[in-house]
Amino acid sequence: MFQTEFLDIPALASAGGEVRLPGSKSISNRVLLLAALSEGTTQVHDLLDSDDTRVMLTALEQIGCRLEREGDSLRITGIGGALPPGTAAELFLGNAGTAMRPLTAALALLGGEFTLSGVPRMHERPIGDLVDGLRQLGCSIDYLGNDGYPPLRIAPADFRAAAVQAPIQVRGDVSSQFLTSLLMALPLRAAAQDITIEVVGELISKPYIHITLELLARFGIAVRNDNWQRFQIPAGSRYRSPGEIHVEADASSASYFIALGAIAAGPGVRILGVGAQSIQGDIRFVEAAQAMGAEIESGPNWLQVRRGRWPLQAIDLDCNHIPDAAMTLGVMALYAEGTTTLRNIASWRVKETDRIAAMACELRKLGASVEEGADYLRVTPPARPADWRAASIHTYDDHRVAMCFSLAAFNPQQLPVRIEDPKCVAKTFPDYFEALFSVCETPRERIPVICIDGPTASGKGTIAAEVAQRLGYGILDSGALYRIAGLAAHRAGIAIDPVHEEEIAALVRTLPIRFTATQQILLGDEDIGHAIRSETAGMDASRVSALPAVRAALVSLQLNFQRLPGLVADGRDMGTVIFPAAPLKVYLIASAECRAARRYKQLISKGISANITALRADLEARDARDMLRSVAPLKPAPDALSLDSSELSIEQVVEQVLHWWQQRQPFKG
Ligand SMILES: Nc1ncnc2c1ncn2[C@@H]1O[C@H](COP(=O)(O)OP(=O)(O)O)[C@@H](O)[C@H]1O
Ligand SMILES: Nc1ccn([C@H]2C[C@H](O)[C@@H](COP(=O)(O)OP(=O)(O)O)O2)c(=O)n1
Repeated sequence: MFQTEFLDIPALASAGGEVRLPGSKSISNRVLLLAALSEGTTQVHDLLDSDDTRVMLTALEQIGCRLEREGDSLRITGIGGALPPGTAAELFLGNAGTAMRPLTAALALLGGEFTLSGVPRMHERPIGDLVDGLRQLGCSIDYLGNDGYPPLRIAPADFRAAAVQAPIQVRGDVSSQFLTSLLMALPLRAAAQDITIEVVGELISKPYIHITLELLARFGIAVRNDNWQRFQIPAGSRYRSPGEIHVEADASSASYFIALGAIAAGPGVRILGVGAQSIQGDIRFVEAAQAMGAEIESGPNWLQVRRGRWPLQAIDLDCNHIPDAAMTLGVMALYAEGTTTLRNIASWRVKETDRIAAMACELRKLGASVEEGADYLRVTPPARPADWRAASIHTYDDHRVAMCFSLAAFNPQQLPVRIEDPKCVAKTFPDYFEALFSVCETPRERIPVICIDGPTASGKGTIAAEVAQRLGYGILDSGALYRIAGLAAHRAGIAIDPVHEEEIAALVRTLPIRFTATQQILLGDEDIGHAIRSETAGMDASRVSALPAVRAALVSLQLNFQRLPGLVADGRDMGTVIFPAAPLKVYLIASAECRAARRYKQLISKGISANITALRADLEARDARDMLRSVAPLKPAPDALSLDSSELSIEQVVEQVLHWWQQRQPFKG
């Protein structure tokens, strides 16, 4: 997951390959609650691991469920329809509507003392209609902040006063989660009599109710659905664990990759984990994407999407059936001929953020003309490629805003897109950007590289690592490659001498070098990070690096590090030879005295003994060799910016490099 302040996505060109989607959030949290209410143990496979499922799991543990991880699956032992006596808990539910609403209903019916709270935005998301529905039954629920909104206090109910025979009424036009919550919790009161729920007003998001009914059936509760207006839970209903259950991949998450397939040139995208027979309503996004021009084939558990009509075709669509996935249509509209209208989306206003306002604001930043109404959005794309703007997309702590705007990186003007707070995707799809980059391609020259060259111990490695971390970029420690080459020659008993140049180069070409995601350096299965860090290894590296054939043998390996979303490369010739077109080249220096002192401290702190005078003599000798060699000598590239770090702290150097980097970016806020 990208934990950076922002993520700059370079202009993307094409897409191809396979993605496996994470489990559906809606199904995951419903399954967890139903398993929690059931008797016995349920083994849940393919559960989504995200912020919203994590808060649900913590809450379920707090009310007495037992959770055990078993490989990739989770075993959850439920409470069998009744809380352990005296249960009381303070539950924090983040911004998870799929936890707050159903838990409110279930806990209010179960008895026990609870407070339910969340992040500030959760306290702005309405829950009054659900509370009103539950109060008709005699439930005791108080508002701890504003009336109609969390946080809530729940106390044991007094069911004697309740008229369970009368239908329970609930509004259906604000959030379908209110009805879902009642449907999942009311079997707790249906032991002796039928319970009827009546929907007041038009029922929005019916597909989500469909998921609820399907899953209730899997847990032994057969609800009678009378034309989506009345629902009857039959007397004698009891939650029965199905024993084992698989969570489908998230159909709303599929929308980004369906859109990707429709927008990007290339062989197309295969999406695994969800298919035409999905129980999730958002699967009907497929039809909307087809109407805009996507070519889609599907099977029971997969979708294959290719670009068809291009540019896409604008549509005018009632999106009541695909409320979450429809946001993706707003970004697809940027690539359509004509004006796209998304209607019947009033529920967007009470989601993670006011999504109508958010989409309108961010689409405008990209150059689109947008009209927003109480329950609709009308998007006209930029008239000409030159009208596109490089935008910094604000994401409002809303995972879907972050994910759908990543697709703006296919703009015809080849502008990068900045996604602020990319970690907000953790709500449903923590590795979304990794998945996106794994199927996207772009010409190498569009992938940014920051080069940091300079003499030994000037701080290149330290600064490169920190800058890479702040930007979410990959890292190339090119010195490590020469260190490995020197070590390998040494181990093979080959003297590091020009007469053995070809032999060493041949050896280097066969070396199984790998850098892991956690910056481990592997030679085959051996972690050689420590072995190559000695000063002798540094000197061997300097010698071996003067051999042109060895340098040539390492070029393609280094070029392969230039991957999405970007790279920070540290070495001697990053800016002069390997990445001459890099948009930022820093030549980092420090006085010999300062560098010797830094290296001394560094070695001592690692428990390696050192002598400062000898170190200084060695590093000056190494500088001289690196600068005077005939091939790729150490020198600043003509367009490099020099930075003397002798008197600067690490943070000051990092800030300077990031400042230069920002100056080169085209983003407007
Ligand atoms: N201002 C500074 N900039 C970079 N590194 C510094 C600075 N001050 C002290 N150091 C320290 O200098 C040491 C050498 O840095 P390193 O990144 O290994 O250099 P290089 O990769 O250029 O050989 C590290 O221990 C680092 O923490
Ligand atoms: N791009 C590079 C990187 C390193 N080298 C050579 C020259 C250096 O003395 C050695 C070791 O490099 P490394 O960056 O690991 O060394 P320091 O950490 O700066 O001491 O490799 C090179 O020739 N070209």
